[in-house]
Parts: sequence; C-alpha cells; structure tokens
Amino acid sequence: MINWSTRSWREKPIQQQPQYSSEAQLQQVERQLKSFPPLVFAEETRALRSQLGRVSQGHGFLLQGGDCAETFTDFTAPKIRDTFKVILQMAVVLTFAGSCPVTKVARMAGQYAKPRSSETEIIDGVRLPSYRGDIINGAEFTAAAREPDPERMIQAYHHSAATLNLLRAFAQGGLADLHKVHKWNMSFVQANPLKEKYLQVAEQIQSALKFMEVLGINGQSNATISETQLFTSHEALLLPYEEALTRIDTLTGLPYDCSAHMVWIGERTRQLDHAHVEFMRGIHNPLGIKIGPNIPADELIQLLDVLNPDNEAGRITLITRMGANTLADKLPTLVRRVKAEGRQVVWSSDPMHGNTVKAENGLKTRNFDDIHRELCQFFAVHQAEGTYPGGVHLEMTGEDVTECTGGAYQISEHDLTQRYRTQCDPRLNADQVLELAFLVADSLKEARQGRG
Ligand SMILES: O=C[C@H](O)[C@H](O)COP(=O)(O)O
Ligand SMILES: C=C(OP(=O)(O)O)C(=O)O
Ligand SMILES: [Mn+2]
Repeated sequence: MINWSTRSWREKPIQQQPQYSSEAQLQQVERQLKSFPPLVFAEETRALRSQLGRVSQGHGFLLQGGDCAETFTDFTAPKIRDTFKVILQMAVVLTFAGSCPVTKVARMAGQYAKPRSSETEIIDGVRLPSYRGDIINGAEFTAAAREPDPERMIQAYHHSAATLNLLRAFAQGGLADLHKVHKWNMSFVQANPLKEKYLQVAEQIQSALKFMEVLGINGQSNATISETQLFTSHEALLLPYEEALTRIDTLTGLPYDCSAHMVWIGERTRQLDHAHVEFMRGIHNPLGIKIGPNIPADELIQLLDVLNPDNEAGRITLITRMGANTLADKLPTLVRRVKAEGRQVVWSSDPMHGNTVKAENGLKTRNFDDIHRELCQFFAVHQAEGTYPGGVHLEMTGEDVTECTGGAYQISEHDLTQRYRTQCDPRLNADQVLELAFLVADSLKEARQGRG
C-alpha cells in the first residue's frame, strides 16, 4: 500500500476527536494498548469479508445491529444476552423468509465512541463539552466527567474483551441452538401481538429440523444447527485506539484492525482527504461507509477508489441513512452510478439516523413508521434499479426500553420518559425490532424471488 502506515492518518486533518490534556498520558495508554492481545483474529475477519462478498452478489443478507452507544455501566450479562437473542430471532425470521444465509454483525464489544453534532451541550445555562461515548468521556453532566480521559480506552478494551468472550460463549455454547427457537421466543414475545406469526415461523422451522433429524442431520453431526457465528463491529472513530489495535496478520503479512471484525466510517468523518479515510484505506477488514442524502455520486465513486481500489467483493458495505422523506429522491442516482461503474458493494439500509426527531419534551426519538417507510423505499429503489438490497443496520436493544415511538404497542411521545435509557440515540426495543424483522422479511422475500 503506497505511503500508508498505521500512523499516516496523523498527517491529515481530522474531525470529531477529543483534545486530551496530557499528551504523555495518551502515549502511555497507546503503548499499553499496543501490548495487549488483539480482540479478534484476522482469519475471522476474512470469513466475514467472504460472506459479505457473497451478499454483494445477492446470495445472503446482512443483519447489523446493536446499541447506538454501549456503556461501561450497561455492561451486564442479561443485557448482552438479550440483545444477542433478539439479533438471533431476527436472523431466524429473515433466514426463513429469504431462504438465504443471514450474516449477523453486532454493534457490540467496542461501540463506545460517538461523533456529535455539537462540540458542547448547554443545560440550565451551563455549557460543557458534549458526551462523546464512554471510551472518551462520561455522560454525567459535570465538568470532571466530560473531560476526555485516555485511561477510558483501556477500560473500553477490557469491556470489549469481556463482551466478546460472552458473545462467543453464547454463539457456541448452546444458546443459539435452533432447536431452542421456541424457548427463547416464548419469554420474548409472550404478550406480543405478533406472537402467532412468530410461533408459526418457529413451528415451520421445528418441522424442517425434525425432517433433517430423520435424515440424520442434527446438532451433534452438524454445528450449523447448534451454533452460530456472530461478528462484531463499531464505528472506527477514535483513531489512537484503532491504530493501537491494528496488527500485522502473521498468515498474510497484512494489517488488520483487530478491535472488531468490521469497522465503519461515519457520515461525519468520511472526507476524502481526511484522517479516517486515510486510516481505513490501509486496514484489510471489511468496511462500512455511512452514506447520507447529500453525498454527490462522484464523491462516492472517489471514496470507493480510495477504499477499494481493486474492487474486491466483500470489502465495502454502503450503509445508506437518508431519511424516509429523502431516500427515494437521493438513492437512485447513487445506485445507478455504482452499478454503471461495476462496483462491488453490499447495499445496506440504516433507517435510523435519517429519521431522528425531537419530541415535545426535548427527547430524541424516532418513529417506527418512518423507520419502516425508509426500509420499504430502500427495497423499492433496488427493485426498480435491478440491484440487490443486501442488508439492514439498526440501533436496537433486547431491553424493553421506550425510546422510539410507534410499533405494535403504539408507544407515544408521552410514554418515552418511562424507560428512556439510551446514552445517545433512541433504539428500537425487542418488540419493535422483531416486528420490523417480520415487515422486512416480507420485502426480502419479494427481493429474493428468482435469486439463488
Ligand atoms: O449516533 C450517531 C450520532 O452520534 C448521533 O446521531 C449524534 O447525535 P447528536 O446530534 O445528538 O450529536
Ligand atoms: C454515528 C452514527 O451514524 P452516522 O455516522 O450515520 O450518523 C451511528 O451509527 O451511530
Ligand atoms: Mn446513533
């Protein structure tokens, strides 16, 4: 790679970074992180890249989701388990509807850094630096908490390691066994209006499993039934941390950012000649690029030139986040151009970030119907353009929060304060996200007609 090193981003302009008060302390933390073991192995990352390569060719679907911002305090086994379970439940519904493998990528085990619209926040006339995620500063509204602290990177590393450890255990230790679909479903959708529909799907899966059992294919003989593979991802925003976890893979001699399997570049930090693009071009992980409504098609192609010069399938996932009222207008031009240039990408839809609104009480929220509408339009545009809608990217949790309005339980703006727990953006709760999975499943089924 020409003129690239793990440090070359330092020569470029950079957005959304904290100003640490002690350079010496920052360097000490970086040295420590560099001495720690990697969190993921390059080989796993290559497996994800090849799965995404198949998705880009229409043979599979990407499901990516998790918190907007993980926190050090919300890091408990039940919370991790519940989000894991709901991702699996969605994946089962989508696999069944699409008759295709679903690649599961969690926004977990490292999603700790947040870009913000404003440098500062004012409450009751007091102005303090904005909260930028637990890896940078604290959410509490005090000057001490809001001071960026490099030591938080060490904590983030340990929290990520422990989360990943638990996720790996859940994925391989029986929780993901398809035979238990009924069990994990019951506790979740007990009172859900979609219970019947979900049970029907679970029933059909049970019958299929029974049939396979008769043929001698079971959990003991075939790990795909009893285990699953869950990959991790986060926004690679805090570059000193990402650099410190970038390692040369011994098998290939290539650099991988071993903080997660997949990393993405945010809408606010994807300037062509800036630091984040510089860092990302040299690592070999699969990359996400968030695409807002205002990106010109030329700029998108230039980004692809820099980040995927050899046009390799599986390297790039374009995550569109345009808003339900804007996507139908803006996406077709981009899709046409990418198709005309023969670029290999996974098109994924983030229907969350273009649909954030302020409720009357001042809380950030998103409406279920807007989220659904953006997804429908995403599928419709790809249908019209003859391209493949390859994935969804959601902010969601297994918890029973009240952060997004609407859904089968009709959460109103008035209900938001009941269990509004997010540290940053509003997430779909377990019921809402499962409902969305059913709605997406119908669109996916249609999109997959005639595909292998
Ligand atoms: O998660 C994304 C961003 O960090 C978030 O949408 C920014 O929110 P803000 O506009 O409150 O800063
Ligand atoms: C910051 C995020 O998104 P975007 O860069 O698309 O605004 C996010 O995914 O939390
Ligand atoms: Mn967010």
